[in-house]
Amino acid sequence: MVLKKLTLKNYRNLLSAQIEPCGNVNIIYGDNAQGKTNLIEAIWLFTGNNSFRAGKTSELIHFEQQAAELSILFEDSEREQQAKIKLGTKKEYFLNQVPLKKASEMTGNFYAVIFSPVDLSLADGSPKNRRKFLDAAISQLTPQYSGYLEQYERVLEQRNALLKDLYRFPALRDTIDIWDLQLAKLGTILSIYRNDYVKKLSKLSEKIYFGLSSESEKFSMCYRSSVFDQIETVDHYEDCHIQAYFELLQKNLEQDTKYGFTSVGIHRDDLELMIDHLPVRSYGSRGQIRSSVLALKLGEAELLKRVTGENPIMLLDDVMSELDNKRQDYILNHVKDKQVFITCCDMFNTISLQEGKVFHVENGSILSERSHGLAEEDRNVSAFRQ
Ligand SMILES: Nc1ncnc2c1ncn2[C@@H]1O[C@H](COP(=O)(O)OP(=O)(O)OP(=O)(O)O)[C@@H](O)[C@H]1O
Repeated sequence: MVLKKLTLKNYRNLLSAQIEPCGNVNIIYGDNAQGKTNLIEAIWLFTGNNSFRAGKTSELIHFEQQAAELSILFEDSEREQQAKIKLGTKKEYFLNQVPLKKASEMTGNFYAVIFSPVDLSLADGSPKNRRKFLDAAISQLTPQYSGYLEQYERVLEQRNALLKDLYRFPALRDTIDIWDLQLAKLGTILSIYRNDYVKKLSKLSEKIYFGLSSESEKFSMCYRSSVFDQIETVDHYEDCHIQAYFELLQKNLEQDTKYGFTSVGIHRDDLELMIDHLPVRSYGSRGQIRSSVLALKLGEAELLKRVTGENPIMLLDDVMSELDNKRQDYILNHVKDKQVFITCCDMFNTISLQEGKVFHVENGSILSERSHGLAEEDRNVSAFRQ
């Protein structure tokens, strides 16, 4: 998959910007707070996912404007397509000029994998971040997954509301079974998808981490279910799994009623990440945390390629800091078969790249665009810094 053109109007501090990236490495460089991440974030929105940092749509529109417009021209292995996003009082998506009902309809059309500094919380933050990662990654691969997840979240909300009422109206007790059965069915399906995904991802990410650490550290991951110890594959779930899930919900009902929320289920599961058998969350150095997240993201990209046949676009925001030279080189080598966007403040980090396009961002404007190899003066600057 290749992004051929991106046009932005009133997007954050990028009032009017257009780039025509190359099919391999695109470097977006500039000082802090100039608009580099904003550019990456704009591309990411075309995957149908929410921004990795904005809470509200209004945050994405330039402070002094009422609406923003983003358009792309991209090419997959079959054809060239256009997509547009209009941001205003609502968010509107268009694919080849046809309006889409919701953002998730973009999923499966435009594939990208993002690494941004906020993703570091994937390794050392709360389980919620890791569940969010799994949900977004599986949804890109299997669009029906997000449908099941939406249903699960709706049912969970209803059950939690009912738990609060149960305290005052015990006669409502019987109605909880209806919600529990639905939660058990949807939760079982989602657990199986997540288990299956983690099994496939772990093989790829473990290998990537091994290479990233110059074969000196062993990375591993494991899906920790709050309900099941182990489920084999998507094709192998049976009524007994739904029954076990249902029984656990019922077993915890008294406690759940007391606290007003559902204490077991896929919304409490976790993805455990380990280096040399020690949890990254508790023992990882900053470089190891960054490397673990990168191994997950590069693994995600590899899996997407294997399943869909399309190479996802890699969006790497401030990826090089805190990594030693060997790890930086490994990353650059690992992504060179894909279209990549790398933001950095300093050209030094990307010096081992032999070809690509370089965009200089300053104060919300793209100042220059150069192609075919880093210019001689950039190499000299780097040599001087060394
Ligand atoms: N809605 C908005 N309207 C106008 N400017 C905005 C808006 N949202 C963010 N900005 C501005 O965009 C700038 C940040 O841009 P961005 O996060 O892309 O920086 P960056 O170049 O990636 O910097 P760094 O290297 O520090 O990560 C900030 O100055 C911020 O005030």
